[in-house]
Amino acid sequence: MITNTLPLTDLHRHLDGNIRIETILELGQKFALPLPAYDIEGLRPYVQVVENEADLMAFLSKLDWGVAVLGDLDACRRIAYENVQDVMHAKIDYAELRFSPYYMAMKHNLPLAGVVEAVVDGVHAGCRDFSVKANLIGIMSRTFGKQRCQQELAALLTQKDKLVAIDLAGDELGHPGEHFVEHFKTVRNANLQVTVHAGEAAGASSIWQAINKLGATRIGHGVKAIEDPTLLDYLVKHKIGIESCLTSNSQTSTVSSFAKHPIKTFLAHGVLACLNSDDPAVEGIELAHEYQVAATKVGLNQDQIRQAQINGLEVAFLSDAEKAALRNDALNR
Ligand SMILES: O=c1[nH]cnc2c1ncn2[C@@H]1O[C@H](CO)[C@@H](O)[C@H]1O
Ligand SMILES: [Zn+2]
Repeated sequence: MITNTLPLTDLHRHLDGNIRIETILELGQKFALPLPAYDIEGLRPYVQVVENEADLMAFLSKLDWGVAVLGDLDACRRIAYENVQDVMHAKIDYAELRFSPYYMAMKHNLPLAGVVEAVVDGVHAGCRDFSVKANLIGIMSRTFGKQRCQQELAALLTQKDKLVAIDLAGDELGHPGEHFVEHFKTVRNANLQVTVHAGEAAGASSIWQAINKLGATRIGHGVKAIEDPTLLDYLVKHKIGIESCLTSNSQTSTVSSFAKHPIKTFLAHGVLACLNSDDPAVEGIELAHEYQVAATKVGLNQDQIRQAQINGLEVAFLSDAEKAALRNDALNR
């Protein structure tokens, strides 16, 4: 399924959507916080999707306990560090880890710039200790509105040299991309790349908006691009990558079944779609599982799966030299 002689990438992976259940328990105890349960199996249904959710927002509520236990900056550093260890265990050659500092900070009023620094620190230490290659993407959580996102962006930009891109995530229907045009002007002026969660809860117009008004060169999910053949042509022509997350799309009821997932059409059309995890701990999956699902449930053939793996490196926020080095390493292992 996964081609061992090609680099394996995970470009769409929320580190604050991948907090280990054991860590939630430990941090909850450390900060003497009330939790809905005090053992792993009791806690699981509160922090992990056990059955598909009705919609995106119901799914996203499962991430809330993980960030609720981030009682100080050390806790933020710890979960960032553990995320890199998880990348190593998942045998991912290159990961782009994304996080929303306001989402991590909000429960305990942590300083936003401090959270960004702690995450940068934890990921850096993890990459060193576990020999992992990773970059960071900063998220503005649209769910909390324009103003909060301005604060969040300002905090992220204090470490802009440690980030490769900025993303917009959260409630796509309640907070459309039009509210964030100014934010992304700032992002582009800071010379950061742009990827946007679009066409997940909202339609194809949200993807057009992300490209034309926000400057996105990659799209998170982009499921609804399937509704617009002109958009598919545009994605191909401009080499705009689609970060597909199969299990996530099923769990948020964005697709009604795996068999109906549009990635098959995207790949047939020549769109640079790739396979990614999204929120591994919340979904109860790892990246290898997504390759399995692609084969057995979505019905991609081995050539299509291989193409998706190639696309992951192609659209990664890396230089040509970095991509070549990863290709070389994979070929020679
Ligand atoms: O699949 C998703 N779609 C949209 N937003 C998401 C998804 N997964 C996580 N987040 C959002 O990303 C931020 C944490 O990194 C939070 O705003 C969370 O709601
Ligand atoms: Zn996501």
